[in-house]
Formats: sequence, structure tokens, C-alpha cells
Amino acid sequence: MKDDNARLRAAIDKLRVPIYIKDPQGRYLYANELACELLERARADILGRTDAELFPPELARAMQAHDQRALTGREPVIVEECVRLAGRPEMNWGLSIKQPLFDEDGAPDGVAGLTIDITARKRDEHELVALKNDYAAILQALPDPLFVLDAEGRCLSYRTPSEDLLAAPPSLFMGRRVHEVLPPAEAETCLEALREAARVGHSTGKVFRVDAPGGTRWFELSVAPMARSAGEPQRFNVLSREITARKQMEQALQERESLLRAVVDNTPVEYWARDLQGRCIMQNAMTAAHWGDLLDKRVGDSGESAPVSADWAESNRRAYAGETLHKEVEYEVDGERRVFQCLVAPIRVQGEVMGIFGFNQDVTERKRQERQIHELAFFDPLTGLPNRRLMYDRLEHALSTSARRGTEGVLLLIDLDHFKDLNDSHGHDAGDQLLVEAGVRLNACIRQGDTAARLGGDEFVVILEDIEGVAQANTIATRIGEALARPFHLRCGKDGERVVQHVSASIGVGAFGRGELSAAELLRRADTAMYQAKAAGRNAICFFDPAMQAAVTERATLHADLREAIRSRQFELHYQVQVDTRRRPVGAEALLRWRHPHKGLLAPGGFIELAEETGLIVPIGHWVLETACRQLARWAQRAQTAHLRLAVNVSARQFRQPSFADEVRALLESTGAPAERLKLELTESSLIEDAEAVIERMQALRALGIRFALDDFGTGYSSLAYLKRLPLTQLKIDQSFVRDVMSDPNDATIARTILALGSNLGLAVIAEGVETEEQYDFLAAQGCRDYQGYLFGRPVPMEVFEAALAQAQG
Ligand SMILES: Nc1nc2c(ncn2[C@@H]2O[C@@H]3COP(=O)(O)O[C@H]4[C@@H](O)[C@H](n5cnc6c(=O)[nH]c(N)nc65)O[C@@H]4COP(=O)(O)O[C@H]3[C@H]2O)c(=O)[nH]1
Repeated sequence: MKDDNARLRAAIDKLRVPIYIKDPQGRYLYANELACELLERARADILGRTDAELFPPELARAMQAHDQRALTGREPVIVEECVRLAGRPEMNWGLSIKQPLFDEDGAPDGVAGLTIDITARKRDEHELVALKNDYAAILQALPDPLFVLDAEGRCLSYRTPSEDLLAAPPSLFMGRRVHEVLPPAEAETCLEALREAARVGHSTGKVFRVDAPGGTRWFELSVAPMARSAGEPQRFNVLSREITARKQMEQALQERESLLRAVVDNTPVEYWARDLQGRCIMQNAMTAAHWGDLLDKRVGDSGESAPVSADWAESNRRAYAGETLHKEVEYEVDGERRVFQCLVAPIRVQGEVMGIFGFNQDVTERKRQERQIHELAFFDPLTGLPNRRLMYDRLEHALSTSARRGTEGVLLLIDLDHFKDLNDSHGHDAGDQLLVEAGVRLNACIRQGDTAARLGGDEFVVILEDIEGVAQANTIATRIGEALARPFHLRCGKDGERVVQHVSASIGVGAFGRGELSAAELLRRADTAMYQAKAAGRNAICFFDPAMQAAVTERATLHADLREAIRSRQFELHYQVQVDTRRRPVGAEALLRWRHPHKGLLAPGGFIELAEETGLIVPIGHWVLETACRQLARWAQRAQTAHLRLAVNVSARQFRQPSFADEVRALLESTGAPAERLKLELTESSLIEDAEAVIERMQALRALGIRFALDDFGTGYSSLAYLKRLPLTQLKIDQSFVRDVMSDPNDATIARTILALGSNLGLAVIAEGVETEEQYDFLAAQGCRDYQGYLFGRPVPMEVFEAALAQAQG
């Protein structure tokens, strides 16, 4: 027995639980090894001491109080105590059991105690409490309802900041499965969220809807499975967030986008939009039809031609920079050129450019219709010429321009003679053909900028702007009359029988540019003149203005007389002597005269211009050259005259004849005139057109020995560089400079300059129109070597010239 007690005592001593026994006064009677270890004292140091001597006062007081309670209560006291033991910095928790001890008489005999270390459990408990607090705080802060559902979707509990956030009153869903509360499809969505959460650990984004009295409400679920112990059924935390507002916004956006799409897709325009990177982010069906699928592509990726692409790139660049552009472009669609009106503009979000968009509207058809309308409104459908309205418009414009610029113009009113007869005999179709052809001929007779219009029926109007006097008007009117007089080849009847039709025109001319005149008044004048032409037997041109008419008539007469003059050889040549510094005759200039049967001897000033205009100068010039060559040949045979040169004026028109050089060569041959004695006087105007041909022609003649003088030098605009290239031998100072050489310093300077220039270019210079000794002296002082003018002799017939020559030589 004694051994057993000893073994028990040894075992208690070794137990890894602190065990102690105290006497009724609280003195330790026993402390096992671990108790001594924890107090870090030797057993002998502990035994006989009280808690007050071993522990901090507060702990000691508590321990004594527990002991006392056990003794008083006569039953064990179990307390949890927090002890900070020496050598252990952290708090330690112990579960102490205080067993009161009694002697045989039942009197208190002390306390036996043991303490179990519950520090770890206590720490867990603390953490759990903290976690619970956190959880509660999170739940508190949750803006959305949180449900706990089982795997069948039964609501086990819920928590919500407000019942308004619930899809239904709690009474409706608490303890119920989702299928009992929601329509099948929505319930299935919820269950699917639970299944997914069970499978992968969470589920987010599943949306179900509820048709509530106030309208449809949407909820988005976030589901997480709850932790469970073995054998526990699966439960889920389900967060249900109401997203009705977002859904409504999405829906509104979708509706708007659908609306926009519907509009954009059904509007007959191309629509596209690009993001900031230039990629196409939207296109409508029409854009796709024209350009193919552009989505994600940039400008240039869809096979446009380089210029189109460059143009677009530039427009896009400007739109990205914030500009809105409206433009009209033309490009090819399915091999056909079409016109598009385009808008390119920035897409702004809160003021910032986030991309660009554009519309391209195919306006080809509209343009065509507009053109058609314009043509119908302003052009005669038969001939395509401007109609009366457009003619009036142009006439008003011409009148104001001529008033502003001080230029002259005329209006021709043209009526086809006997046109009605053609209509009656060959039908309207033939008449129409003739009118169309007449329109074409009218247009061919006028310059660009002039107007030929059809007033209606067989009446046409031609507006000639900026003309040089009545002569030019008459020339064009005559040309028109001649053009219309050419035969018309028409097809008549069903068989298309060919008919040749001749018509003539009566033309009335009204002039404008001199004083105020309205369009209506001008037209009325032309109309009056046109009736005069009709009255004069048709096929005629009549001018409204009597003075004008007189001038035209006079010109017409002169023209006829000129023709007759050529036929009946009414021309003569007079010769004006040319002298050197010592006033010795060195030659003559042949000058044309016309011995008119009624008007007497006429100087060229009265007819040479008309001869030029009408081309009659060509045969006249030929006669002059031939006569001059004969004269030269005669001079060549006599020693007194063999050295003389003969200068002959050649008009521009005559010189431009391609056959001119051959003609001169043939004349030299046929007459035997010495070429080196012949001098052709050309004016600057003959030389400016078609420079290369002129030079070539001059060189061909120069090669024969013929010399060239440049007449009227200084009055034209020829560049010196060009003149240098011409094979000239002489410059002629125009008489206009010589006339005032003594009184006008400018003319003196010009004369001096021409002389210096001639010397520099190696050209002889002759001064014409020398009338006084002073002029002669001045020119001589400037180095002039040759002269012509009344001072030395007037133009005279050959007999007179030769007599004067003999006298001078004699
Ligand atoms: N006031 C004044 N006048 C003088 C004096 N000396 C000569 N004249 C005139 O000046 C003109 C010189 O001829 P032009 O400059 O070749 O100017 C010529 C020439 O351009 C042209 N012309 C004359 N004959 C012909 C010809 O056969 N063929 C061509 N194509 N044109 C000719 O007609 C123009 C005028 O010829 P004309 O009336 O004969 O007038 C001549 C002549 O009579 C003078 O001291 N004082």
C-alpha cells in the first residue's frame, strides 16, 4: 500500500500539469515539478509560502478568492485565469480547478488545485471573435442583400440593408426553394449559379429578373459556397445586387443603338466611324456594299486608289484635329464615276475627340437631275443652245461688263428665211434637223465666250462681246450668213430620204457699249434691223444704227471695189527715195496706190486694212512684189540705177502664206531681178506668231540674197532676244518717233536708243518720215546713216522718181 502511494505521488510529481495543495491558510503544502518549473522556484522555496508571496498582488488576490469560494461553497471551482508567468512574455491562459479539501470532521482542510494550459484555445477564441466582428462589420457594410441558400436553392436566411432591395417580401421566399418563388427560367439561372459555385468555387454575373408591380427588376448574383464540416449539407452565400438601373440604361442604350443602326442602315448614305487608331469601328450596309468589309481596317486598307486614299487620309487627319468637313468628291463605284457629298467630323465624348465618323451620300442622280432641270430651264432642248431666258441673262451680263470696261459688243438677231416653207414641204422633223445643224454652225462661227442662243422657232441670237468696232461685227455676221447659206443635208420622211436644203438668213444687228441700253431695248433694235434686212429682200445684214449701217455699207462697197480693182488692175506703185548721210539716193520704198475710178488716187491707209482682213492683200501683195521685181530688173540694166535697192512692204498675212518664199523665188527668176537689191519690209506683228516658221522662211529668202528691214520698229513688243535670232539687215525708226524728235524728249531717247541698238546688233538703221533739216541734223548727230521722208522726196510715180534721180545724179 505504501508502495502504491509512493508510485502515485511520483506519477503526480511528473505529470505535465501543474498540481498543488494548499493548507487552509493558503500556504503551499505541495507543488509538483511542473508547478515549480512554471514558478521557476525550487520546491523548498515554494512550500510554506502563500500566493501573495509568489504571484503579483492582483493575481494572488484572485487566486485566494477562488480558493476561498471553493472552501466556502464546498465544491470545486473551475476558473479561467490569465497569468503572465516569469520568463514567458506572452499572456498565458490557464483553466484552474480548485478542489476544496475537508478533514474527517468536515472542517476545511485546504485546497488542491491543478491548472490546464488553455492559451492556444484562448488565442483561437480571440481570433474567432475578431473574425466574427469583422464578418459582422462586412455584413453591416454590404449594400446588397445576402442570402444563405442550400443546394436546392432554399432560402435559409437572409440579411439586407433594406427590404426594398429584395426581389420579394421575405415571407414569400424564407424557407422556400427558388423554383417556388421565381419563374422556371429565372429560378434555373439561380440554380445554375449555385451549381457553378459548387463546381468552381464561385459564380458571378448570373442575372435573373423579376416582374414586380413597379416594372421588371434585374438582379445579378455573386455566389460562394460556405465552408462545411463533413456530413454537413452544402450551403451558399448568395449576394444579390439589383442592377435594374444599369439594365435599363443598357436597354436604353441598346434601343438607341438599334434606332441609330436602323436609321443608318436604312438611310441611303454610306456611314462609317473610326477609332483613335484609325480603325473602322462601325459601317452601315451601304458602306459595306460599296467598299466591302471595312471593320478594323484603316484608310487605304480597302484598295482605294492612291489619290482617293491620300485625300481621305487628309480629311481624316483634319477631322481628328477637330474640324468638321463638308466636301464633294468623285470616285469610281463598280466602274462608274459617281459624285458623293461627304461629311467627316470628330466624335466627341465630353469634349474630347474619341474618333471620327462620316457620311457619304451618293448625289450622282440628284446632280444629274439638277443638271437636267437646269438644262430644261436654260437650254433649248432641240438645239442644246441657251434658250431665251439664259440669253437674257447673258445679255444683261454682257451689257454690264461692257459698261464697266468700256468695251463694245453687238447682238445679232438671226432669222432663217423661208423656214416655214421647209417645214411645210419636208415636215417638222426635217425642220428640226436644220435647226440643230444651224445651231452647230452658229457656234462654229463665234469665239469661246460669245453666245449663240435660240429664241424659238427659226430665230437665233448671237451676242458678241468685246469686239473691235462695227467692221468686226460685220465680218462675223457675214461669216454667219455664209455658214447658214451652205447646203443642209437632211433626212426626210419614214424612209429617211436625203434632201439637200438651202436657206439664207436675215440678220439684224444692234450694238451696245455706247451709253445706257437695256437688254429689251437692244433686242428690239436688233429686231427692227432684222425686219429691215427682210424688207431689203432677205439674205441680208442690217444694222440698227444708221451711222453704223453706213460704215458697214461703205466697207461692203469698198470690199467689192477692191475685188474689182484687182481684176481690172487699178493699182500703181509710187516710189519714195531713200538716201544716205550725204543725201545720195541709195534706193526707194515702193508704196501702193489705188487709182479708184470714182475716188481718184487712194493711199493705202484707206484700204490696206480691209484688204488684210478679207485676205485680198495676198493677190494685191503678189502684184506689188511682181511690179517691184520688174522695176528692180529694169534698174539692174542701167549703170545709174543698178546700185539702187527697192524696199517692198509685205503684210503679215501675206508673209504667213506657206508658199511665200517659193512665190518670191519664182518672181525673182521670172523677172530677172537681182535678189540682193530687194528689201522686204516686215512689221513686228508679222514676226511674233509661229516664230520658228517665220525664222525658217526668212532664212530661206535670206539665202537667196534678199534683205529684211523691220518696219515701224519700236511700236511693237518683240523681245530683243527674239529679234536677235532673225536674219534682219535693217531697222526702221517709225515716223511717229521721228515726227516729234525735236519736241518730245521721249521720242528723242527712243530714236537714240534704236540707233545704238542697231549699232550693237550690227544692223543698219533707217529713219522714216524725216521732214525737216532739224530732224535730219539730230538723227545724223546720233549716227543715223539712212533716211526717208518728204525732206528728200515724196512717194511719186516711177517717171517722176527717175527724173528726180537723174537730176540728183546729174
Ligand atoms: N507724214 C509723212 N509721211 C511720210 C513721210 N515720208 C514717207 N511718208 C509716208 O509714210 C509711209 C511709209 O510707209 P510705211 O511705213 O511702210 O507704211 C505703209 C505701209 O505699211 C502700207 N503700205 C504701203 N504700200 C504697201 C504695199 O505695197 N503692201 C503692203 N502690205 N503695205 C503697204 O501703207 C502704209 C502707208 O503708206 P503710205 O500712205 O504710202 O505712206 C508712206 C509714206 O507716204 C514724211 O516725211 N512725212
